[in-house]
Amino acid sequence: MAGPPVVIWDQDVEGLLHYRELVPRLEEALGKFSRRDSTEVIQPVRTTLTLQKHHGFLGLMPTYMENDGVLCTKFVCFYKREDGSSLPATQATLVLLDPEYGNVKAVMDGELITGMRTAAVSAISAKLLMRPEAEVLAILGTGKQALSHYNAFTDMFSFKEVRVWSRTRQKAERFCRSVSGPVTVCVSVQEAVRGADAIVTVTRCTEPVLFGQWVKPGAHVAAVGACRPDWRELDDVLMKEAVVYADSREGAMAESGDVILSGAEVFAELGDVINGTKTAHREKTTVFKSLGMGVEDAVSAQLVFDQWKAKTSQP
Ligand SMILES: NC(=O)C1=CN([C@@H]2O[C@H](COP(=O)(O)OP(=O)(O)OC[C@H]3O[C@@H](n4cnc5c(N)ncnc54)[C@H](O)[C@@H]3O)[C@@H](O)[C@H]2O)C=CC1
Ligand SMILES: O=C([O-])C1=[NH+]CCC1
Repeated sequence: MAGPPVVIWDQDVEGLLHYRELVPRLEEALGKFSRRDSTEVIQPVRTTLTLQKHHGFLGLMPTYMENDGVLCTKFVCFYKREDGSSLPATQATLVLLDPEYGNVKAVMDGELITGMRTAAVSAISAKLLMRPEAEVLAILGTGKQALSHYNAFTDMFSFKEVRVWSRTRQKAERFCRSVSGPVTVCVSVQEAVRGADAIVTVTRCTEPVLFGQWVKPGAHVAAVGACRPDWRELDDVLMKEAVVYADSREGAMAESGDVILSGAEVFAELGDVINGTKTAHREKTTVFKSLGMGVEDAVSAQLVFDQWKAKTSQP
């Protein structure tokens, strides 16, 4: 009989996951996903249950990577409500299994993994689609994803200015105090995004917050919130004017209100650009619509597990 699974919780994950190792693994995984070769990745679109009474959702995200020997699933709950709870609005648990026998090898806290892998994929979108001379980054929202995106983007790029907007000035100020680098509070979305080269939307909005008329031509937008078919962060003008990329074409067509309701065409997946089968239109306004994929969680969980094994086997 296999031994009990190891449990790797938040503080342990923190010491084991670093963008320098995570980013190349995610780039490789996005490329594999877009090749649609079932020996590389089997990853259906997330199954989502509505928790109507609690204004939330449970997403189930299984992934199998046969050639890599990785079998993983994530359970993620995310909520629309704002009731002042101290618990995070997005909570996740990852389960890593042995594909040969089906025993559970590890159970991991998914909050930090979800934050870091989502931010790392957005940063990969910027690496591929943002103009190289980009100087100004705007972040809309000041929650968990805002923080991980601030960390990933300032780690991977050298912006001269980072601007942050939240619905209240206090939240934006609190966010700015929590980070180490220079960052400016903006009182309106318009002020935050005016002339920005890169814009990250990480809100729990259900109506558009970012409008195309405010966005500088040639800017890159990483749109991370609005993960339901009737939720929006971006308006029709932006969606129609930009070249739209997604993590998964099927995911975007099933889950993204910004894609579905605007009728915008998904030009390519990030993996297509990584594989060289689709063009990176850096010179145009680009939107990366992120929904989050199980394959991103699977490679992140495997990385955490490998690092945990290396750490615990040291004498
Ligand atoms: N694409 C992906 O892979 C992932 C997407 N998400 C999504 O990203 C979004 C942010 O997630 P977290 O940072 O975990 O949430 P959070 O609750 O920590 O932060 C949400 C932010 O949005 C703001 N906000 C809420 N309602 C708003 C509104 N109506 N207008 C403007 N701002 C509003 C809040 O003040 C807060 O700053 C959520 O929509 C979540 O579902 C989360 C995880 C992964
Ligand atoms: O990929 C993910 O973990 C999520 N996407 C939307 C909410 C959570």
